[in-house]
Amino acid sequence: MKNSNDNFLIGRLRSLKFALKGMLLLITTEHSIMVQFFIAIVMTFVGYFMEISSLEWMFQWLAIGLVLVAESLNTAIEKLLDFIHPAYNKRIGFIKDISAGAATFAAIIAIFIGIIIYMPKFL
Ligand SMILES: Nc1ncnc2c1ncn2[C@@H]1O[C@H](COP(=O)(O)OP(=O)(O)OP(=O)(O)O)[C@@H](O)[C@H]1O
Repeated sequence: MKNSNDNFLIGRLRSLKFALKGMLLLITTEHSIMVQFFIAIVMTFVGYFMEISSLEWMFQWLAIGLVLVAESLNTAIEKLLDFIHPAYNKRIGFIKDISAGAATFAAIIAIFIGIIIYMPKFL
């Protein structure tokens, strides 16, 4: 018997499968994501060995998430632009620049969070 709840659940599970595939693609094929992912792993070890507090862990994970999400979306925008307009174009360049700028905002905020968490531990 067809159950609308089953359809909803199957649909959600299928979307999750594609989304996880997308995450794996980002981590295994995109250099900028590889670098950010490596930094996230290193910072997780650093947080563990420096015994940061629960609150500090929350901010660290938020910072890591912010950077990975921003960098991933920037990558998606770059790919989309390269697909729809491979040739040089000033407006494409502008959109790519501001997209990269968004990722840089995230990276700068993450650096500030890192400084606030770790600097007092070395003073
Ligand atoms: N089609 C284009 N037209 C105009 N300018 C472009 C174009 N493609 C890239 N640029 C310029 O080059 C910069 C880098 O673009 P690119 O797509 O290579 O991003 P990237 O961050 O270097 O890529 P990757 O993540 O692959 O290292 C853009 O921010 C933009 O200023």
